[in-house]
Amino acid sequence: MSNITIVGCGYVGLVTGAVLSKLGNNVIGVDIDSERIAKLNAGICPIYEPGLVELINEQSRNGKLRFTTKYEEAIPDSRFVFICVNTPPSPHGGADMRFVRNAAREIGRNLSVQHKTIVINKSTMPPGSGDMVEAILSEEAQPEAEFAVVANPEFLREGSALHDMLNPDRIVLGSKDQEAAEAVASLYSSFTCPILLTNIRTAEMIKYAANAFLAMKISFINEMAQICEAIGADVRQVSTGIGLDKRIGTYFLQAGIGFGGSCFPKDAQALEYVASISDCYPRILKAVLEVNRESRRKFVTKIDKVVGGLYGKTVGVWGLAFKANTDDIREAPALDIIPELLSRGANVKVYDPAAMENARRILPERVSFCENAYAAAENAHVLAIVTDWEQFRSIDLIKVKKLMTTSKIVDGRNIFDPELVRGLGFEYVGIGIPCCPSESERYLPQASVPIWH
Ligand SMILES: NC(=O)c1ccc[n+]([C@@H]2O[C@H](COP(=O)([O-])OP(=O)(O)OC[C@H]3O[C@@H](n4cnc5c(N)ncnc54)[C@H](O)[C@@H]3O)[C@@H](O)[C@H]2O)c1
Ligand SMILES: O=c1ccn([C@@H]2O[C@H](COP(=O)(O)OP(=O)(O)O[C@H]3O[C@H](CO)[C@@H](O)[C@H](O)[C@H]3O)[C@@H](O)[C@H]2O)c(=O)[nH]1
Repeated sequence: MSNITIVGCGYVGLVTGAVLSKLGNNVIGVDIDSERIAKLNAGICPIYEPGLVELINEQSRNGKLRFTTKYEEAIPDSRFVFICVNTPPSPHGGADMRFVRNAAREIGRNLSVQHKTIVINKSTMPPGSGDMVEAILSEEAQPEAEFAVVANPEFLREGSALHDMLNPDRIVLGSKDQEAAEAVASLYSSFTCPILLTNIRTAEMIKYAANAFLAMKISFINEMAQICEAIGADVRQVSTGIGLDKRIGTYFLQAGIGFGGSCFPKDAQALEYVASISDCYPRILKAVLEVNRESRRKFVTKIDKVVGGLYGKTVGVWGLAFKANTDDIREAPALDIIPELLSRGANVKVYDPAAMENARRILPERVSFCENAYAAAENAHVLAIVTDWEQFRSIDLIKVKKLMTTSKIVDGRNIFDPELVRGLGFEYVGIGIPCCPSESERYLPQASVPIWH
């Protein structure tokens, strides 16, 4: 018997299930993807996340964590049911709620009449979705079934998901049923962070506002990077300089080629959609997304400039995943950058420590997949760094230089020390970094309007 059901055994579902079972609960995961469930039952984790497969297997061996495709095996016995299904973007930019609706229907049909069930929306759902889930449950459940809906958005990051879930900054619980919200809070009683109790729509909005704010920080610093490049300043020091102000904070100020992943782009778009259908004009959100799109375009233009025209040139691309420590390529900058390089006539060789298999399914066949970072650099006219994997930082650059046709690096993540790399004889271009150490002196006197007064 399990006291918790997790509906949707993807990223969030598996991390939630594994952590809640580690905290002493009996957990069962349900997913409509039978292949995924078969893998999990065979001890294979369908996603790449440091530490997750070990935790899942440990909890499965202890009999605390099981997986099934059958709702009827899981829901009736569970006091808590977490909805963790995907909410991808729909063609109009809003969230596609089909998976949530289907899950709610199945949960409703299987609700126990013996005890109250608390249905927890952990997926990221637009404000108002809690009411929708409640309405579906009412439609589908037997009249005697008692239930409550609680919004409990998740703030974990891929690549550090277990750490984030075990050490949250806060827990947000939104419900009109205070007792139900407190029961969910008791699941997290071992955490020391603040727990915020709100109404459902506020909880749902907190998740979107948090992602929008973080995305805004990234677009902001990328805009500052453009200005830094134009005037010969160094955005890395600008980030440090502003981040030391506690009101600003040091996080999410790394300039680069913009944000990707399964959350920021889709959630910012979904919030923009919610705003637009609610008679609001989301100026900042629109700008955040536009700057992000532009960061990718500008990166390709930079590579083009560095090699003096991409046609017929070979570009070695390091990194496909949307960030380090994941195999996830959803909305990854690489998926825009590589097709654009190809369309400008370049040959593209790629390497990523974890995301090759996922990318192979999506990228054009013309892309050459290499077995390591050195192979991707071989005979390349330029190396484009797209993901900030740790292993790229510690690579033997002297060996890389010997393998390349011309020693040029365009670093979309500012992973290298420009002076060090230039000292090795590379032409090195980063994001928001002066082109050579004396650049600022060269620029300032030439400014048409004096910058000092
Ligand atoms: N990935 C993250 O880092 C992250 C972090 C916080 C919040 N979120 C949000 O959490 C939600 C889930 O994201 P994810 O990345 O885990 O998605 P995912 O695509 O990795 O997993 C979703 C899972 O749900 C399953 N599913 C779909 N419909 C189902 C149904 N009717 N019944 C049972 N299973 C069903 C799918 O087969 C899949 O295994 C999204 O709303 C996302 O925005 C994601
Ligand atoms: O200073 C920074 C920080 C991040 N990024 C990029 O931003 C994207 C997102 O990074 P990150 O936030 O670390 O990854 P996610 O796993 O997408 O996590 C975000 O999205 C999740 C899903 O909603 C939320 O739960 C998390 O709190 C939120 O950080 C990646 O492409 C990063 O390369 C930058 O360019 N500069």
